[in-house]
Amino acid sequence: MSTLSPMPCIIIAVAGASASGKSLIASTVHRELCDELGCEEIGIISEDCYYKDQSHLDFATRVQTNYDHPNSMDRDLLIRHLKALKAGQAVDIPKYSYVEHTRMQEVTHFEPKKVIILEGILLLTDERVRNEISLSLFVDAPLDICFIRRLKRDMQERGRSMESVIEQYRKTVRPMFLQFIEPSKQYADIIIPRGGKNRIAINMLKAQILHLLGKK
Ligand SMILES: Nc1ncnc2c1ncn2[C@@H]1O[C@H](COP(=O)(O)OP(=O)(O)O)[C@@H](O)[C@H]1O
Ligand SMILES: Nc1ccn([C@@H]2O[C@H](COP(=O)(O)O)[C@@H](O)[C@H]2O)c(=O)n1
Repeated sequence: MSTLSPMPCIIIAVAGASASGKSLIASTVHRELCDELGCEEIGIISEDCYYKDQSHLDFATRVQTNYDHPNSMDRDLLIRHLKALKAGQAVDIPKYSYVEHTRMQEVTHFEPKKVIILEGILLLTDERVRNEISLSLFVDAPLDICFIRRLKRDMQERGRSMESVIEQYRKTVRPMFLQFIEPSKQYADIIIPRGGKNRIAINMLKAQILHLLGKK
């Protein structure tokens, strides 16, 4: 039997409010480290892929779900996948539809990597997720700016009306941010002010990742 140990896998969590700039930070670091590490050695996983499957519910019921509460996530699956990747095994990540409010039939096949950037609003609220992470960040943009960005994005990319974005924001997004997400900032190793274009923070993050890999 082979006793080869899996390659080291560093998991970086990028948390923060919806539309604070988490995806932008993750994609910028990913693109810029691709050159140094090789694109097959670094990947991004979105926590949103782990929203619970709701295909058994009718559309009207799915719309009413509180997507900003920790219980909306399939945590067991996320943790299983993180552990598998660390053990050197590939995983099939569900694809999620913000239009249908449920998982799609397709999955994304994801091979183990040296660096995985995990981005999502609720990551740091869960102790089991925190235990799998090597380094955690909290993107700290003002809530009014996040709301403006979300309104534009959800209307352009997620099939939402202005009224629905405003209602959801009042009913669940803002209250859940204050109850769960903001308090989880205490668990972050680094807090990034202003959002996705903070160049100094991006450079520091890249340097820290290379340091963790023993490259610099
Ligand atoms: N610092 C910034 N300045 C201007 N626009 C930004 C900034 N950070 C993010 N955005 C834009 O705001 C929107 C939401 O950002 P995104 O990174 O997708 O947020 P999140 O992943 O936190 O939900 C995107 O259109 C993104 O390009
Ligand atoms: N069916 C869904 C699922 C999630 N959301 C919202 O997405 C936000 C998290 O994604 P970000 O890219 O903005 O971090 C979260 O605030 C949910 O409200 C949704 O609207 N519909």
